[in-house]
Amino acid sequence: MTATALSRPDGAAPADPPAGPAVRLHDVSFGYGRDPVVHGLDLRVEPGEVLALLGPNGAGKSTTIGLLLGLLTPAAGRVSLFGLGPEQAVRRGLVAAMLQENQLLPRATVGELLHFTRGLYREPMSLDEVAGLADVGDLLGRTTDGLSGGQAQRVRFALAVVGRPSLLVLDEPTAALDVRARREFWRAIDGYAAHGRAVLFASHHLQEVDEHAGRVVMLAAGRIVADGSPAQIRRTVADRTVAVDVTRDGPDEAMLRTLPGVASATVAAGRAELRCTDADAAVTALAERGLLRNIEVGAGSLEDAFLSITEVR
Ligand SMILES: Nc1ncnc2c1ncn2[C@@H]1O[C@H](COP(=O)(O)OP(=O)(O)OP(=O)(O)O)[C@@H](O)[C@H]1O
Repeated sequence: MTATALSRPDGAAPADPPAGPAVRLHDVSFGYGRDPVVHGLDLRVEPGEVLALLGPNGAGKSTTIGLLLGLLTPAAGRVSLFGLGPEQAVRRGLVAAMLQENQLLPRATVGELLHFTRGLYREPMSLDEVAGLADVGDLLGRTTDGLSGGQAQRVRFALAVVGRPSLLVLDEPTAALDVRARREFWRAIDGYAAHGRAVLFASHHLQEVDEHAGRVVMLAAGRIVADGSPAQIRRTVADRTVAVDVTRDGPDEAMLRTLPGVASATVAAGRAELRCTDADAAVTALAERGLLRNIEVGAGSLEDAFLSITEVR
């Protein structure tokens, strides 16, 4: 399935999407064989939301994306996008996707591909606009075969957004990108989302999720196990970290682990890191023992929350 194939509209895309949620999954279940892979998914995404689908390998993120794009048919439940069936919504140009396996048409130039794709929409972006947004201006004369992974990803993004879809779906969009390319890519997506469009993306990069998603839906074994803003998800783990300097003859890990409120402790290069279930109690205990040297207290990270939420399933 290619971005262009998925985005193939019938030229009748309305300037404004119909009212209603961008995505509505109602009690959706699906299995590739006999065993269900996603179970009873309920999800509603409003226009303007930037939602990250998080979950360990095999949690069902790509399957969920396939279901909401109409590439897979639910065994039970209903999927609608802007109140329409997925196929209808795709045909009306309301939805476009960048999937992991998107192949670019070989031998065509980037300019030709964009020109062709623009022609499928009623109100596409101008070539200049899309080239600026996706940073592909310097690639227009290049054939797709010789592009680097990062360049090809920018082109896929350009093809996905050129028709101004109201919902953009991205499956691990930055997996092949280096740090700089990832930052540029997110600048483009943030710019796109700023116009009230919905963006739904799956990712394993917790930092980018934290920085760019307004909402995180966490999947584990095909079920939604957390749903909230990154800050809300982070707060679901009570664990906080406390770090202090320790001298060579100071406390060792075994002693630190016995302190009240401390769940685990590591000591390396003169610094002790404590993971705490009760940071206040741990700090008090350290103070009583005269161990408050260069103290740092950190909130739980999205990564901590991810591990904690998914490891108990
Ligand atoms: N085409 C397929 N045929 C059979 N089983 C599949 C197929 N695609 C996925 N699965 C299985 O469905 C489950 C969910 O897979 P899915 O790709 O949706 O997970 P994911 O969360 O996207 O994983 P990852 O982070 O590794 O991409 C896994 O157990 C996977 O092995």
